Amino acid sequence: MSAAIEARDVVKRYGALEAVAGVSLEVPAGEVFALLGPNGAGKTTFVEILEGFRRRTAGEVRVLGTDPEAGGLAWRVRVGVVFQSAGYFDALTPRELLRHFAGFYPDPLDPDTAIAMVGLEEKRNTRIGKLSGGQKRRADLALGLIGDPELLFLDEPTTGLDPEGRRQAWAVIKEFAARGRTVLLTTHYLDEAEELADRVGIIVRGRIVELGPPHTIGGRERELARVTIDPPPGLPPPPGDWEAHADGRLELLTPEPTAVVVALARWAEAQGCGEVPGLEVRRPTLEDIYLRLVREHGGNGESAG
Ligand SMILES: Nc1ncnc2c1ncn2[C@@H]1O[C@H](COP(=O)(O)OP(=O)(O)OP(=O)(O)O)[C@@H](O)[C@H]1O
Repeated sequence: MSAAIEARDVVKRYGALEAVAGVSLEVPAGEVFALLGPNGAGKTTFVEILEGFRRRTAGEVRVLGTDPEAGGLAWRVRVGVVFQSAGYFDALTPRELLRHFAGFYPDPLDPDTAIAMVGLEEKRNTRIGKLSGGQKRRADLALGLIGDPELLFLDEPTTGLDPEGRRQAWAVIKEFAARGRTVLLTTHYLDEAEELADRVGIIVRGRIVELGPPHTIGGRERELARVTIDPPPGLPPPPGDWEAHADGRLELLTPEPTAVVVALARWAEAQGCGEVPGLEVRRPTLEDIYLRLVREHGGNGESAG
């Protein structure tokens, strides 16, 4: 089957500002893809081009095999969208809203099922205008799912949700993906990208500067691991090239943390100290890699002007 999303050399200019500066991307059906990038990098613009809500200046796009600019109703019902901030239909209740929208789709979810999926049962008969920000966000997610789409676009789906709400939204997205559906999401939460995405793309100044699975992106898996310990009281430092920090902790950078930990365990046993106090092994996080890449590409803000 062809890719769910195919974009080639997509450009979007707003006057002199090139918000999307030649993005090519292929997302196969069944993949969860996360777009990361600083504020103003062009994520929403690019996603709205894929959704058919903005016209591109140049480039080729196919979403579920159709150019979104020409996508009719038969195409639109196959695509679900959760906007960055919906803020509409305040006078309706979630149940009324979902019932209303369910009517547009050939094979929708049951509105009460969608409400339960996002954990909004208690508020299903409360006007949306009276919901909290996080509850509205849950209603937005339910609205994106109501048509049981093949492809779901999520623009910052969990912004404003409490930790429990985020976990619940993640579970809903995972469950959706587990049925072989495709997801493209934007997020500022690196843990969210790591938790959900098969691949992430980092977009800076309108360009994708790095693309790959979250655990290998930017050479992450090849970067040195950091082993830290509290020096066991009354003992000499363990063998190895440990560096002492001001707070007394010892740190070692290594490409082979397993070997370091094994040597440390042998040493501790020989010294009769048992557990090594405060032992931690830390790999660079996705956030470390992301921040480095954004810095390298000079992207602490706006797209190329
Ligand atoms: N309708 C518009 N007219 C003019 N400029 C726009 C328009 N929409 C977006 N821009 C500009 O295009 C650039 C990219 O904006 P976009 O909303 O796509 O970024 P983003 O990556 O989604 O940012 P954020 O993380 O803050 O949501 C920004 O510089 C923004 O000011």
